[in-house]
Amino acid sequence: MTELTRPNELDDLVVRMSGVGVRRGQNHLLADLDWAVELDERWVVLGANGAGKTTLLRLAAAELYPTTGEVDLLGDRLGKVNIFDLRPRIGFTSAALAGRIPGEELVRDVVVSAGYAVLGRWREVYDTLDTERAEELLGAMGIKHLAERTFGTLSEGERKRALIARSLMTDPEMLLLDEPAAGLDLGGREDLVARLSELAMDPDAPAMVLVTHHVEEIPPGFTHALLLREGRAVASGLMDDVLTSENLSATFAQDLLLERWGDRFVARRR
Ligand SMILES: Nc1ncnc2c1ncn2[C@@H]1O[C@H](COP(=O)(O)OP(=O)(O)OP(=O)(O)O)[C@@H](O)[C@H]1O
Repeated sequence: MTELTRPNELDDLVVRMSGVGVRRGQNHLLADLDWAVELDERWVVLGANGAGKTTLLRLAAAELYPTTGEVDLLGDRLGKVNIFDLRPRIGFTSAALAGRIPGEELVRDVVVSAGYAVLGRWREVYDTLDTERAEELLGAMGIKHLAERTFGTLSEGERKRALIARSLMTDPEMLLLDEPAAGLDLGGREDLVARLSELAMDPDAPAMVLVTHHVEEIPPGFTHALLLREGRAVASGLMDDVLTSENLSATFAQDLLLERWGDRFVARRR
């Protein structure tokens, strides 16, 4: 490829953080963080409780500003761009969002209302195309048959899948998933991991960042890992380089053995 035809690397960056810190009082939630996510990458962010994972994801979701450093999202600098223009381009699921959805909301409306950035079907009239897209996304997550049910009647695993469908509704350029498998039983976890793996391997899917505590929850197809400890990066880069027993031990402050089983990972204390 010649110099003239080589694409500008920055065009492919969906997240770029440089020298980022987030401080609350004396607490450094994140410190000295440099991180970049490209369009075709699927990242997992691993760390112990309190390591700063959710804080990192909220920065990437334009829900939080850094105390120090710079955050560029989808080519725009946080602090200089209207976050309300930015947010529809970013899909975000978290337990906090699930808690804000009224239990009586129909599942189809939970998904379709994302396009209107509202929770609560009654506030808008949706067109047929949107409804069809919502059903297609519910189908892709294996819960199309639940479209007419109310959100409050779903199991934990079904809710997680409905929320992922919702986060894809606006056709985002980046998908952020905060502990999507938390609280699921073994079958539910395996089912979700398989769905996320399918999504990760779809070349048309958005860039993805998945936060988790457990290597067992890393879906095949994820390409990169960022390991966080006490707000700082222990290691960051390609999954095969970063995900080692040594790095995992440093991340969780104990002697851990990491093993690869086919396209999955397991870890235990030595
Ligand atoms: N507003 C705040 N003021 C002070 N400390 C805070 C504030 N918000 C978060 N923290 C602390 O910052 C640290 C990082 O929090 P964060 O939620 O990002 O961690 P996490 O890695 O997502 O944790 P978990 O895995 O338990 O969800 C925690 O120790 C938390 O108590």
